[in-house]
Amino acid sequence: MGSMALGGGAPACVGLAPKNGVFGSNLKQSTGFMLKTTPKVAFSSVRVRASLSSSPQKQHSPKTSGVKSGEEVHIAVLGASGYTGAEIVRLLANHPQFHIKVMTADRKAGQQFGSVFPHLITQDLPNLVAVKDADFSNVDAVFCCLPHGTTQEIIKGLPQQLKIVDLSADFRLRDIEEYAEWYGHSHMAPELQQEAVYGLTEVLRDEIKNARLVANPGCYPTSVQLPLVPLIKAKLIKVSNIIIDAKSGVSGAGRGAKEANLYTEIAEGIHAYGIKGHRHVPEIEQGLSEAAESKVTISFTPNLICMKRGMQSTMFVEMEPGVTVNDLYQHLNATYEGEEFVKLLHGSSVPHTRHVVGSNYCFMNVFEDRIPGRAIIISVIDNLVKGASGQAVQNLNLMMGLPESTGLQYQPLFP
Ligand SMILES: NC(=O)C1=CN([C@@H]2O[C@H](COP(=O)(O)OP(=O)(O)OC[C@H]3O[C@@H](n4cnc5c(N)ncnc54)[C@H](OP(=O)(O)O)[C@@H]3O)[C@@H](O)[C@H]2O)C=CC1
Ligand SMILES: CC(=O)N[C@@H](CCC(=O)OP(=O)(O)O)C(=O)O
Repeated sequence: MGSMALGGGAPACVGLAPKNGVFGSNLKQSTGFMLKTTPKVAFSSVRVRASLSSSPQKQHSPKTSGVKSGEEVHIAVLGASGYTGAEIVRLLANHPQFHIKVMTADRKAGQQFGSVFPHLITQDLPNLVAVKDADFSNVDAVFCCLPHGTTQEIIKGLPQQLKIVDLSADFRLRDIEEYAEWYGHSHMAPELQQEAVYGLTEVLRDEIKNARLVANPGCYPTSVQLPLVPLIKAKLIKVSNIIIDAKSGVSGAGRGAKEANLYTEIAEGIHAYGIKGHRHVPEIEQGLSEAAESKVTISFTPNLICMKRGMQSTMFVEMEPGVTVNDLYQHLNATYEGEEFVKLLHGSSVPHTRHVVGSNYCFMNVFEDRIPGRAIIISVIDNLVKGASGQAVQNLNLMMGLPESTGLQYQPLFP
């Protein structure tokens, strides 16, 4: 039987226990940083199955790139019972070539997908299985929609030929020391980290095309880097004085039940969190520093706002001497002129989150500050689409040699 090689030939048995025991509740006290979720270490080993079948059959050779029009690409969605996983399923319902063959869950393993997400009951999909029971022998590419901290070991155990887009934060920080500092444990797959390409599509398109493993950006980092990277590269704004106030809908926190996300805790109000240092700070600083070719530090505060989807980042910047708000606008407009998913609004139109909900768009605009020499930039995205699953599909399209917008031409849902 054509059983596929896993992680270099041997079946992957990977432990999820933290190397240094710093996972979990003591992390916040020890670092002062906010962790969205405590990485779960419930199962001691994961054996990813290459194939379940014992009957002779033709071995599936994963497609690696250059997929032809009409050719099927077989997809696995890990973490399909979560919000970003479900969003991948919704988007792929409109994709002519990506077909879902494997879907995994943790607590919901064994259930029918349509029972977990009745809004997608019309889709003909496999049942949810645990990662350790998933059969990757007929799969070409994987969307990994798992909590950060669980993903490194699981990806290490996947067949090496598979293309992977990881939506978690596990491969976003190039410096594994910095990763350990912010995430509270040593990186568990440093060799894969070296291989991973950061998936901010409009900025790193050429690298993404040739990547096997893409680290899909976080939602806040997407909304911030899309406007700021081009302005920094063009040296139009000062990098010493960037202040970012960002707001996210509650789906950004995932579907898992948490006291802090109860209706009674978030309805009719807004609150800041991660004030001292949110873990997206190093990710944003990494991208802005690369654009500046020098170390950039930012002030960044995220807020949780009472809405289901959507994200707004408001960026307060100081312009270089002689630069005007119109220069910023014109530069961003020219940068994104040919882009399908990033748009500058006209005139003084204010980007609203409700203008992008359900779509892969990032809308932005630039405004004069009352203080001379300063500007205010506002960008909006749907955190689950351009901030996660939409950008992930955009990236896999590129990795497979397909037109980047394939399956993504959903217009926003308004009102
Ligand atoms: N939500 C958002 O807006 C964004 C999220 N992301 C990132 O995407 C990833 C997924 O997020 P999201 O969909 O919101 O999260 P959810 O909490 O909604 O979903 C998590 C998924 O992972 C499964 N899971 C949980 N623990 C394990 C484990 N130990 N082993 C295997 N599977 C597990 C869950 O299964 P079950 O439900 O059955 O327990 C579920 O399917 C995260 O890393 C997140 O940070 C990135 C950008 C934006
Ligand atoms: C509202 C909310 O909780 N948002 C998440 C960020 C969104 C996200 O999932 O980003 P990652 O992919 O980096 O995990 C948070 O603040 O941690």
